[in-house]
Amino acid sequence: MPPNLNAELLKKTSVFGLKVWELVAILFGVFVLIIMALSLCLSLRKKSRRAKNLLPLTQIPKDSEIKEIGIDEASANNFVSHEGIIQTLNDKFSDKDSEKALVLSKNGDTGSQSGSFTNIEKEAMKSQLEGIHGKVAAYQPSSHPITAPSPLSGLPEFSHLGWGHWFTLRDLDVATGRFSKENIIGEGGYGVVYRGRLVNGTPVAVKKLLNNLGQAEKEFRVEVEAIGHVRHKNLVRLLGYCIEGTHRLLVYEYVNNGNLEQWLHGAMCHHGYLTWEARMKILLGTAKALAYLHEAIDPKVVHRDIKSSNILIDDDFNARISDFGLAKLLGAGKSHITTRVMGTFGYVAPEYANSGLLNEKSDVYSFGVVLLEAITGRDPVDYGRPAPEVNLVDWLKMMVGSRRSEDVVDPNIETKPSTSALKRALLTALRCVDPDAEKRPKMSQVVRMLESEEYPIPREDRRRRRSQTGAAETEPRRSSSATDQSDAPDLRSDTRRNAGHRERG
Ligand SMILES: Nc1ncnc2c1ncn2[C@@H]1O[C@H](COP(=O)(O)OP(=O)(O)OP(=O)(O)O)[C@@H](O)[C@H]1O
Repeated sequence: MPPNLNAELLKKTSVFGLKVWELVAILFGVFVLIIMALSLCLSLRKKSRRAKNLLPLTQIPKDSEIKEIGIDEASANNFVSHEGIIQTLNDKFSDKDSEKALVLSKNGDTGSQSGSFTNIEKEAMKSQLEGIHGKVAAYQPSSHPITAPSPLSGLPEFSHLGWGHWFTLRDLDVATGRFSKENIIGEGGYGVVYRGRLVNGTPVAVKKLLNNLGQAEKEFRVEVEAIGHVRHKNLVRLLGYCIEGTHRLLVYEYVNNGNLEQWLHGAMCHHGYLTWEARMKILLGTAKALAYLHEAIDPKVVHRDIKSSNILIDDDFNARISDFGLAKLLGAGKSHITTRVMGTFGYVAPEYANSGLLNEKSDVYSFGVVLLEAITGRDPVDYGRPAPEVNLVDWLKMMVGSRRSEDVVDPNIETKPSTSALKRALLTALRCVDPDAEKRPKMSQVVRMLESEEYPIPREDRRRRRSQTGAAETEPRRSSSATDQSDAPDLRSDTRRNAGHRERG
């Protein structure tokens, strides 16, 4: 270094008395810092733009109605009379059958099993309840990509969401014959559903959401988030979606045998009436799917619109729950959310209708109403009937309370259910429509109640009685009612064998 430069660098400046070389070093340091900060900003901006391009759903506004609240804010209505009615049902059947009434525990449990799932049970349930394509994916978009399922093979583009297919409007235009009127299956509050066929031959139902002031966006987002990743044989599978301009469409597998509402009260009645066994098979499938949504995945999914028209039926009379447009996700540790009351008149749980308090017990209530609908063949609310019969739940309670339970069975069912099968279904339904949400059973308990072959006498108890008093004492009692001989075991085998068999109307 030349000596004069050295001398220049050692000179003092007027800036805080710093020497020239010190000032130069500081300025250089500041310059380097500014460059680093700028490049960091640029790379962050690029990343966020890329993310937006990949996940169009992020552009959809979040649902702002949801507000978390603690469990203690839930109002607890205690209707003693409801317990009384259940007791009457127990008493009545035990009088008649001279059988020990099954006493359900407070939370609806039928036996020694605990009310909620242990982790091991959850795991077992996950594998048991896995749907036809086998893989359960909890709601974790990127970490659980689902391998290409058969209905989507042969189609050009997979969605960036880690599941399903991202269709273009043109794909769906072709699939539905330009959304022709002949292909309209039905119209709901939020859109029109068309029958269609994809280029690979897969039959589909395409729901074209109405563009009604953002509700379509919400519906769309919720359906995609709520059921895009879940698989269960009793849930309608969402195969993909289409986002183009203002258009929002959902593509489902096509379920070809109408819905429960049509079979009970509407268009499918001309095919005949569902047998008791078919009804119970459909309700059991529905209960299993709800147990899965409520108890096997996280966040749990509250459907919010369980009703007979949302229970589709396939060729083998399996239930397939559809229409998740109103569903809400409930993360672990959240007991309730408050939200605007949505749902369908006659099916909405009282606490939810009154205060907007929502958790999975609201679905349990709606399920109870559907179960009553299937038992009685009546609409949940029917203004065509005399005043005391307009509301199905109230009428049912009145009938059970006055010991006329057998008279509630749908007259269109030719082969009446056995006394114990009827009691099992009625007790389960009454537990589900308990006005106190806390007392309603979990859906896994409902599954056990409906499935129980030991009802109303647990096997253990029967064995004990036999060994104490001899078989002769119990056998005549079991055969005291002709129908009792074909009790619960037959319910299951009949279900498998005859669920599809319909009685002539
Ligand atoms: N995946 C599907 N396969 C076959 N039919 C379907 C499918 N999804 C819906 N449908 C039928 O399309 C019709 C409209 O269904 P959608 O769920 O839109 O309305 P809804 O349940 O009748 O009324 P809302 O949504 O207003 O409560 C119903 O008859 C339903 O059974």
